[in-house]
Amino acid sequence: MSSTVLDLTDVVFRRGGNELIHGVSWRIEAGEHWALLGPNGAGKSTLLGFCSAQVHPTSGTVDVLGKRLGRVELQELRRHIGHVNPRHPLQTALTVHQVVLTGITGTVELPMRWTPTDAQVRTADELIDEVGLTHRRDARWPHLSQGERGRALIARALLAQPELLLLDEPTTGLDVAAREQLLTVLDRLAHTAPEVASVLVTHHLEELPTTTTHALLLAHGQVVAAGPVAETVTTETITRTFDHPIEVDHDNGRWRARALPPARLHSA
Ligand SMILES: Nc1ncnc2c1ncn2[C@@H]1O[C@H](COP(=O)(O)OP(=O)(O)OP(=O)(O)O)[C@@H](O)[C@H]1O
Repeated sequence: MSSTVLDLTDVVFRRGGNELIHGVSWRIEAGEHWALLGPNGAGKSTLLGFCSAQVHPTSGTVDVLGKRLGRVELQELRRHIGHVNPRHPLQTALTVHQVVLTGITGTVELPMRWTPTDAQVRTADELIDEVGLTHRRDARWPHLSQGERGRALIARALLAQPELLLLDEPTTGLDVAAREQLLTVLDRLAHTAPEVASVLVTHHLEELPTTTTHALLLAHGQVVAAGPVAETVTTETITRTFDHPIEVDHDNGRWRARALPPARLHSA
């Protein structure tokens, strides 16, 4: 069986008379951890919409988990994709444990007349422990910090045993300690669930987990560079992607970006 998790070929996407994605090809294999980087408006969310089987391309093909979009039932496909969205639209004050359980039903709220099995309850608790939230298991959503919510949503996504995990700016709004805790959770996942592929969307190099294996840099709906992270994320490619001089450092598995005044880069 192929281990290709995602395969985009010559994807073009038009909306409202504009071409937003101009012929993107991208392939992700099982166990790879991709960073999707680019400035505001580059098309990252649009691209993530293909990965999560939410959006069809205008032309080109998208194969998710070996299934071609347009030829499969999307609901079924989405069951194998874990989507962590920090703007989780929860309306009721569910507990952490309940929110994690909605990973099984694929809903935001708990469906009426649905009862989890004992095994599902146990697995939810194991995942809550995995993301370091056991002491907050029964805390209600409105009482959680942003960082605790992020970690709960990762546990929620993992409960459905996804083959592809999508993380849409998961560290948005986190202070530096909460960000590091969340990155530690993601780094651990690479070891506890080595076959799961992931895509993490961010604007910030500092938010890349050390276990990131690949990167795709996107600007104006086009790929600037894509491939193994160490070769792809460089001062030159990041400068081109963000259209601004940015010096990139890589140290102990972590990345740092320093924006320079336009004249400095050339004289450095
Ligand atoms: N439904 C739509 N109709 C028309 N234009 C759209 C639509 N959705 C997004 N766009 C435009 O497409 C471009 C890409 O948007 P997208 O949200 O994918 O970028 P992004 O890289 O995720 O940006 P950000 O980092 O700001 O979230 C933007 O210029 C946006 O204004």
